Amino acid sequence: MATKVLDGNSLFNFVVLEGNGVKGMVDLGLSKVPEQYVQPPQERIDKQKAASHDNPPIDLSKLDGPDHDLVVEEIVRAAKALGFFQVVNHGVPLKLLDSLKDAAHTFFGQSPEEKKAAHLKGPSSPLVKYGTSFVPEKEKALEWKDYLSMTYTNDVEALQYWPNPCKEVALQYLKTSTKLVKRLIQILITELGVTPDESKVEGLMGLKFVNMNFYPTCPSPELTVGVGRHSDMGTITVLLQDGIGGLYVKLEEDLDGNQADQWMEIPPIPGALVINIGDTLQILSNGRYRSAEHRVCASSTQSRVSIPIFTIPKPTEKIGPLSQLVEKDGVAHYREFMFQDYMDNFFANAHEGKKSLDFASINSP
Ligand SMILES: O=C(O)CCC(=O)C(=O)O
Ligand SMILES: [Fe+2]
Repeated sequence: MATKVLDGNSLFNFVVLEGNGVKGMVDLGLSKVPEQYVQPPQERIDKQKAASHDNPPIDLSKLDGPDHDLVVEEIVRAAKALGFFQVVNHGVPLKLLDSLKDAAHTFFGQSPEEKKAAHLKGPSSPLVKYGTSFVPEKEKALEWKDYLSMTYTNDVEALQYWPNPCKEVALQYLKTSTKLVKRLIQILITELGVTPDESKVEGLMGLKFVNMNFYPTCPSPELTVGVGRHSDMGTITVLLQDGIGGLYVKLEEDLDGNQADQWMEIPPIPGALVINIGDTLQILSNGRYRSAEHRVCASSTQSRVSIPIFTIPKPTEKIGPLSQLVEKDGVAHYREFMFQDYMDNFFANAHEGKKSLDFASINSP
């Protein structure tokens, strides 16, 4: 039935333009993945080939004790090697993590009309976006994901314009994680041998979004992607995933610096948050830190939710490699640009691994 109602353009209209999302399509009853969602073989996720990322989560409470230096070392090592790590004792209350996952299920469980009503609310610029896939108009195959994106301006507007089922918990999540994000940025800059000045750190944390991702059950997840290969554009992403699994990160080099190209699953750890280095930190560090290429596979049995907070620079912030590092390296691997331009380019293209960085890369001979 679903395939009869939804073929060709009518599927795109129903899912994307009319705002029913992947969830609306799955709710019609779907036994087969529609062809618009079938990825080319090289983009499909082979779970059997992925390794598991068994590194224990980093205990951030130890930053305040005798093991401070060891913990800093662990953070820096992870930011250089994989660009991904998990943290516990992060300062975000554990009960809040459960409430956030519940709120995401409540939001996406609403009728399409209710979800659409959340869209584009705000005083002047839109603070809330409800959508599906990433840039559907540009994608060869669509992503098996619906999302809600909430931009933070201030508390009053968040409580006024963010959707009811999520606004309070999302705001608390944002507030309780800000200290964590700031501390990580300060550590990562300091470890580059540069004293982080307050205005620089504030500039790198100028804008924040809380997103809620919903990956409905998929009849054949091995043919689709929940999110295609990409790195996040900002400074740091804090990500809450539920217990279902399906988040994969690419390890580009092994410990000996050889090309590895191995995908690793980031296993769900109850109470932990995933930290993900964005393109901005790779650029700022002149390539010392690595933004993580990652992707998501949906599940055939359960809907998955994840709740990232993207901390990105102020749109007017000038971003480029830190001058002290360029001096030391004798070469800048990235040019300087205004972050708004990086963001516009990021959202103008479908996910394609770390291609987003080409916008800033200087290809030295
Ligand atoms: O769902 C996830 O675990 C990751 C989502 C993600 O990569 C993103 O929203 O940028
Ligand atoms: Fe991401």
